[in-house]
Amino acid sequence: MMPARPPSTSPPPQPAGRPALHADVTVVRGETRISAEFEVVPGHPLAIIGPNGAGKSSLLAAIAGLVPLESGRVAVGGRVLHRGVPPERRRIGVVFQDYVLFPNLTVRDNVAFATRMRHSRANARAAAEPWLERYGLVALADRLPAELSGGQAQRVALARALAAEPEVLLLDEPMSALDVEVRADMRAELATHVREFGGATVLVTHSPADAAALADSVLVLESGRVTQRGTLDELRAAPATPYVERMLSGSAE
Ligand SMILES: Nc1ncnc2c1ncn2[C@@H]1O[C@H](COP(=O)(O)OP(=O)(O)OP(=O)(O)O)[C@@H](O)[C@H]1O
Repeated sequence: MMPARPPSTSPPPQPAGRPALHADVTVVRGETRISAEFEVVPGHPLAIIGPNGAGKSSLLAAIAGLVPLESGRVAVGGRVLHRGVPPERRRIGVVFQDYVLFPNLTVRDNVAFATRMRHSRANARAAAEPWLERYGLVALADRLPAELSGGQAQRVALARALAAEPEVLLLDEPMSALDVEVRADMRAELATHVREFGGATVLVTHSPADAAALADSVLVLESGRVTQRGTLDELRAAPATPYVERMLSGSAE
């Protein structure tokens, strides 16, 4: 098994020139108003933790341009992504909790769908090959998503997200659909890929173990509001709410 992410005192080498993400957003979903403001610098992933229905996925969806902002703004490298910038032009890669692969496309064509953003249709399949290799998917390239395990599907979803060469990576509970037995291995594998990506990364999770392995700092969201932010050690030293206390002790839902 690969080692967990080292502490933030030794940041990983970063591809030069990756932009930071700045989000200052308010989203309304049904009865819930969700507001948060944060910056994520390249190579220092942020975990958003909170109870069910707190608004974590809505925040990610707003950054990705999948739901409209009530107010505020999202900027990547100082470039504001105005309302008119559609999701496919934001250069933001998203891995959803259920992966959302195209069910009728093979693994190769799922990944090639992403490379088609940057290559002609004719070259997209060839451009997908290095990504299939990097994520250990060559032997699975001709399979359909229904023929994959949860871990394999997660790998395809990650390869597809990164094959589009995004500037920002958003991971929405990427481990939640996996069996407990494979989760620790996948967490370590995902940590390696996130480190190699090196850009601004936001992870939504319920799990302090995921946050410890994948992120440098944590933002806690409860009922649509930020109740605490800091490293896991800082949260442990002074949990701001009963939820933070329960979450750190492993007894939160
Ligand atoms: N499409 C939608 N239409 C209306 N309300 C929605 C929609 N999606 C989510 N909501 C509501 O917005 C609130 C926040 O939901 P969201 O899924 O963002 O929370 P979450 O923190 O990601 O929850 P979970 O951990 O359960 O995934 C909830 O009250 C939810 O019911």
